[in-house]
Amino acid sequence: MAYLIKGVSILGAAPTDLAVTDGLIAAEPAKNAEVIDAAGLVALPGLVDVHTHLREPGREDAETVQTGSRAAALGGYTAVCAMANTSPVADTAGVVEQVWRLGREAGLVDVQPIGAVTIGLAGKQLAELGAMATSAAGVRIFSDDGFCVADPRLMRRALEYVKAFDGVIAQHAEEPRLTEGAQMHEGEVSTRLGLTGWPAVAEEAIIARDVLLAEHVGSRLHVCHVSTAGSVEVLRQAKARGVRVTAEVTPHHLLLTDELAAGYDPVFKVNPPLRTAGDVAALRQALLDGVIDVVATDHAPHAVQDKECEWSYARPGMLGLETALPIMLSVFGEKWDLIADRMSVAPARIARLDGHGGDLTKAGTPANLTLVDPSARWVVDPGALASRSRNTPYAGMTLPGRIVATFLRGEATVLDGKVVK
Ligand SMILES: NC(=O)N[C@@H](CC(=O)O)C(=O)O
Ligand SMILES: [Zn+2]
Repeated sequence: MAYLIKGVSILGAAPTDLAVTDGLIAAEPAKNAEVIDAAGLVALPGLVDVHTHLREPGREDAETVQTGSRAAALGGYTAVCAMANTSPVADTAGVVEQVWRLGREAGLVDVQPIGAVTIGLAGKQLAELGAMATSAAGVRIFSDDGFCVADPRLMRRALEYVKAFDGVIAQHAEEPRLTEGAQMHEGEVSTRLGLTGWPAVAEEAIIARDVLLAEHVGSRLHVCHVSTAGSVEVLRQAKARGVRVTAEVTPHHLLLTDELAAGYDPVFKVNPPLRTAGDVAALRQALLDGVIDVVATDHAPHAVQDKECEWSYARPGMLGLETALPIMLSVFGEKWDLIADRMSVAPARIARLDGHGGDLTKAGTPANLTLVDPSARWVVDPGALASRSRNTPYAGMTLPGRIVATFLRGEATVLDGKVVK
């Protein structure tokens, strides 16, 4: 297919025509190009998520690679990195290849599997990182996400191991001895509600340790879902020293606070927990400053019985793929350069996803892009989401920005706000 996207604003610049031919941005439109009227729309490089839970294999009742891919494409994504906490765990070449193949079959976004750091996420023994890296899936991000690699010797070994092939260890930073029984952020609100707290220092202590390990080894560390002002300060200092560390923040940690736990609605239960307004302000500033490199969704679908129950029994996690860009627009407004860098360019660089996060003004760039209508407003209806799960914290909220179309290597995956196949 060839397209001529007429009157589109690339990252907020003056309207222009954008030609897409044979999977690439072209200097001239092809003769048979299908014309898309894009007046009022903004083109962004296709979004890239370095932290997505697709739940397949094992919890296909919550999400599948297919349903998660649909949610991603509708959210403007062209690539997602699938977390390893599946069942079986993605800790072998066989499982990561399975996820990779399912992604190809769905064909809506590039699904890049993340491999586990330790066998079974148990934190005892390194998984075969090299075998996963050299598999067809070409794994480059390794994470025990859901759990922290708490053992410092194992963390050091993992950092050493992946250095050889420019891999990165993505750490879910949580000192488990400090979060036993935790139900929410430790602070005034947890005290009032009588819920056991997850103190900020449980995250900050691990990040401080890990930046020192990464500095010592000279390897790449990525910090998942940073949630506290103190973590930002640790990262700021590490980056100033030149440590090879990158960090992500989720849309929900940029918007929501621990006060939401007061209604005991488990839709607001997540790891790390929603923090205070002061933390939210520090995270926003860190994203603007570049101390936090990327926005990652931590899209965490859960089946109804795991979420619509009593708070302490509910699994932590929230949906994110279909609302991430609208939440960014509501928090920061139309800062298109910021959005493109933190949601596409930088994540593609961290995950080494060549062809994503490219310059749409250049002929020859792979045509991975999304078209957004920034003036549209829509009400989040959990039942209308493409995800198989319903656990969005934004139900009933009116959000700005509608994803109108998404293109993966020049083929439309979403048109008129609907999945094409
Ligand atoms: N974020 C969450 O609360 N849950 C994630 C795991 C994780 O990202 O830590 C999940 O897999 O459900
Ligand atoms: Zn996590």
